[in-house]
Amino acid sequence: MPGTALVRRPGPRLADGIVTHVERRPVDAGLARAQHEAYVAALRDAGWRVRAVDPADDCPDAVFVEDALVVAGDTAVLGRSGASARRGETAGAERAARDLGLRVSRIEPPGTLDGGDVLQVGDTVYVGRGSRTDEDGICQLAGLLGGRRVVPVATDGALHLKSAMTALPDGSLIGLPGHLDTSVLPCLRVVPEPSGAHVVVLGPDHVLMAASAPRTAELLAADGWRVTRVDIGEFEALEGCVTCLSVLVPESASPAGPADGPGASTAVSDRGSRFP
Ligand SMILES: CN(C)C(=N)NCCC[C@H](N)C(=O)O
Repeated sequence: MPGTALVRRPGPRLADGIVTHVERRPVDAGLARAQHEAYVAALRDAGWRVRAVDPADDCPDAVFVEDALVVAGDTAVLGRSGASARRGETAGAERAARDLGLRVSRIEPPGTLDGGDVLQVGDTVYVGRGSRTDEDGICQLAGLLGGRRVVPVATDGALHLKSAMTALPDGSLIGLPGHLDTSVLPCLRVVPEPSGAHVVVLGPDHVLMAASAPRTAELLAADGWRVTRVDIGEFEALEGCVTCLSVLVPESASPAGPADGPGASTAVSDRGSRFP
């Protein structure tokens, strides 16, 4: 069992979610629910125990639960979004973190931070500085995660850092450099399509990607990674991606995590993995 995946079901106001860099298009609520269930099934199939975070039905974007909290080791840091409409999402996230026995801290005003701007790679924590996360939020996070190397990365024209880059299980970065200050990054493998920038690390050699990135999936599979693909088109219409829909809490991080749950599939890789 790799650990617990926190997810939040799409709420009744999903279609009113914020769009910033794409044109609004109608969202099919039924299809979104079905896509979310398939996403959750992919997490379960990879061995993750799935826990639902309490709904925040007044907040259309609450399904993008990654933005409400960052989990690092046994600490959960509740975000404070640069989008004020999203600030009601943290109460349920706090309850879920406490249920897992995590130590809870929070970003205090006037700082802002969305979890989508936080990419943890081994001991390094890359934090996007942009419309949702500011310098104060980054400094507060650095203080709360004392000991980790925090690297601020300026973003421009990307909603979040993880809209533009994520990391494979071996810690190598993949994404699209156009919206990032790449001068502070080690090499970034450029992907052939925008949603190819997004992977969720499900296991030591296993990643989850959107169905909208077939060419990137093919390249990664050719390199020996196991790739599971899910269609999340209704969430992509709201500028979401695979990372936004969950917070993965490795088993070692959550002392109160129960031992039951679906059977684990823990494929072992001979790669130098930084998977926790
Ligand atoms: C890495 N990404 C993209 C995220 N973590 N979150 C996406 C949030 C989308 C939402 N409509 C919004 O604008 O807030």
